[in-house]
This record gives sequence, C-alpha cells and structure tokens, in this order.
Amino acid sequence: MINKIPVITIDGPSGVGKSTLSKMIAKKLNWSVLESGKIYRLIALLALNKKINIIEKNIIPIAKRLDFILIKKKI
Ligand SMILES: Nc1ncnc2c1ncn2[C@@H]1O[C@H](COP(=O)(O)OP(=O)(O)OP(=O)(O)O)[C@@H](O)[C@H]1O
Ligand SMILES: Nc1ccn([C@@H]2O[C@H](COP(=O)(O)O)[C@@H](O)[C@H]2O)c(=O)n1
Repeated sequence: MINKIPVITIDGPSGVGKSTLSKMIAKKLNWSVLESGKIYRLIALLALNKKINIIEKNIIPIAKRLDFILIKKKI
C-alpha cells in the first residue's frame, strides 16, 4: 500500500542544512522526510542499468513508474 503520510522535501546545494531543517519540520508536523537527492540518484541508476540515454523524454516514464519499481523492488 502506498504511504499517504504527507512528506516534506527541501532542494538546494549540498551541505546547506536541508536534512537538518527538514527533519526538524517533519518531527513537529509528524510528516515524513523525502530526500529528493536519493530519488534523482535512483533514477540515474535505473537509467544506467537499462542503458537508457539520460534525456528528459526517457527519464519521465521512469519517474512515473518509480513507486511501482520501489514497491516491487524491480531495480
Ligand atoms: N542552521 C544551522 N547552523 C549551523 N550548522 C548547521 C545548520 N543546519 C545544519 N548544520 C550543519 O551543517 C552540516 C550539513 O547539514 P545537513 O546534513 O543538514 O545538510 P544537507 O544540505 O542535507 O547536506 P547534504 O547535501 O550533504 O545531504 C551538518 O554538520 C549540520 O549539523
Ligand atoms: N543527481 C542529483 C542529485 C542532487 N541534485 C540536487 O542537489 C541537491 C543536493 O542533493 P543531496 O542529495 O546531495 O543533498 C538536491 O536537493 C537537488 O536539488 C540534483 O539536481 N541531481
């Protein structure tokens, strides 16, 4: 079943405090933290494994199926 708990995610450069701040906010709101950098890296890994050229039109279908891929562990 897909987790319906709201998530917070903060984008920005490395080491600026995204994780620290998002964990603090998530704790206060009882939300989950979504680390967007991990999603980008996972999509890149899937594209590399499947030898897919990393251009927008190829990446969008992978991103759309990401929840299915994660649930079925089809990486
Ligand atoms: N408001 C703050 N003031 C001073 N130091 C901070 C603050 N917020 C976070 N830090 C410190 O800065 C460092 C980087 O923080 P954090 O890991 O939250 O950043 P990040 O943006 O998530 O990093 P990464 O991109 O590497 O995942 C940590 O050592 C953290 O303790
Ligand atoms: N493949 C990636 C990875 C990250 N980003 C951006 O960088 C930010 C920092 O990511 P971290 O995981 O190192 O905290 C992230 O918020 C993204 O904006 C990216 O564009 N592509």
